[in-house]
Amino acid sequence: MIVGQSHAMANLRQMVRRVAASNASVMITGPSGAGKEVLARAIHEESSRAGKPFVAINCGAIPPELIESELFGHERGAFTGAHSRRIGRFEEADGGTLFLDEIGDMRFDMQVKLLRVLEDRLVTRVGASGAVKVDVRIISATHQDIRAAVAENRFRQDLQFRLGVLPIQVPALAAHAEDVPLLVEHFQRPLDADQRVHFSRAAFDRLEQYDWPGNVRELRNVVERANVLFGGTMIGRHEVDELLGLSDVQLAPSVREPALPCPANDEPLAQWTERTPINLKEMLETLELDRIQTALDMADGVVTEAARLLTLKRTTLIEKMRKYSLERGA
Ligand SMILES: Nc1ncnc2c1ncn2[C@@H]1O[C@H](COP(=O)(O)OP(=O)(O)OP(=O)(O)O)[C@@H](O)[C@H]1O
Repeated sequence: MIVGQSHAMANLRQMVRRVAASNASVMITGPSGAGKEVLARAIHEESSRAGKPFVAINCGAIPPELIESELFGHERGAFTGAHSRRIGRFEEADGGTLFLDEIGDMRFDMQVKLLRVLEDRLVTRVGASGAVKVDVRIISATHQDIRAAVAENRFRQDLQFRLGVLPIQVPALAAHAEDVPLLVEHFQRPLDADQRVHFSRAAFDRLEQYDWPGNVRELRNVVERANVLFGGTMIGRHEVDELLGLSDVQLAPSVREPALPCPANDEPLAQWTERTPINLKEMLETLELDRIQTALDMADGVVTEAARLLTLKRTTLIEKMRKYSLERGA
C-alpha cells in the first residue's frame, strides 16, 4: 500500500497502474528506505500475476559464491554442502514476480548469467545438464546511480537496458514531507489508542522539517520508538528532537517507560507539560544505560557482539560505555 497524498505519491500510484498492465521489466531507483520494495509489491498486486508468488531477493546481502544457486537452484551434490536438490528463486517465482533488490551490487560475472536467463527465460540449476523454462516478471531496484555504475564498468549496459525497460524513480521522503502525518497514522494503525503516541502540531512541524536521511524506514523507526517511550501521551517538538537524536539506537519493544497521561482535548499542551514536568534526557539515558547493560550481559561482555545486538557501531558503543563508566570486556 503506497501511503501519501502528495503529487509524488499520486504520480507513483498512477505509474503503478500503467506499469502493472505490462509484462516488461521495471527498474526502480531511489534512496535507501524510500519505498522501492513497497512499489515493487504494489506493481505485482496490481498486475494479473497477483495470485502468484512475489519473490524478493537482496542481491547485495548474499555472498557472491552463493548467489548463482540462490537464483537458479542446484542439483544434489553440485557442490560441497549441496545435500539435496533445491529450486532457485526464478523457479519459485514462476508465474509471478521476482524482485531483485540491490541489483547494483551484483558481481559482473553473475550479471552475464542473469542477462542470459532474461534473454531466453531458461534457467539451469547449478550442476544440472538441462534447462527449465520460467515465466517470471522481473522488477529490480537499486539505491545506486546505475548510469554511473555503467560508466565505471561496474554494471553491464546491456543488462541495464534489459532490466530498465520501464524505469521508475522513488523520491526521498524529504521531497514529499507533507505525507509525514499520513505515514505516521499508517504506522500506528495496528495499535490501540492507549499504545499510540500523540504528536502535537509543533511535533508534526518538526517531523516535516527534518531531512530524513533514512527516509520512510527511519520515520517508521522513530514512530515505533515514540510509541514505546510515550505511548498514550502527547509529545511536542523537544521530545521529537530527542527521538531524532537517538535515531541510531534500537529499543526493544519490551522496554516501556511509565507513560504520562494524555491531556484532555481542550487542555493546551504547554499548560499540561508545565504541570507534569519530566526529565526526558535523564529518562532516555536511564533507558539507554539499561539496554547497553542488558546487551553486554547477553554478549558475555564482548563489545563487538553487544554492538551488533544494539545495531550500533562498535566505536559508538565504546563511547557510550565510557560515558556511563561501564567496564570493557573484549
Ligand atoms: N509510500 C509508502 N507507504 C507506506 N509505507 C512505506 C512507503 N514507503 C516506504 N514505506 C515503508 O518504509 C519501509 C522501507 O520501505 P522499503 O523497504 O520499500 O524501502 P526500500 O527503498 O526498498 O529500501 P532499501 O533500499 O533499503 O531496500 C517499509 O517498512 C515500508 O513499508
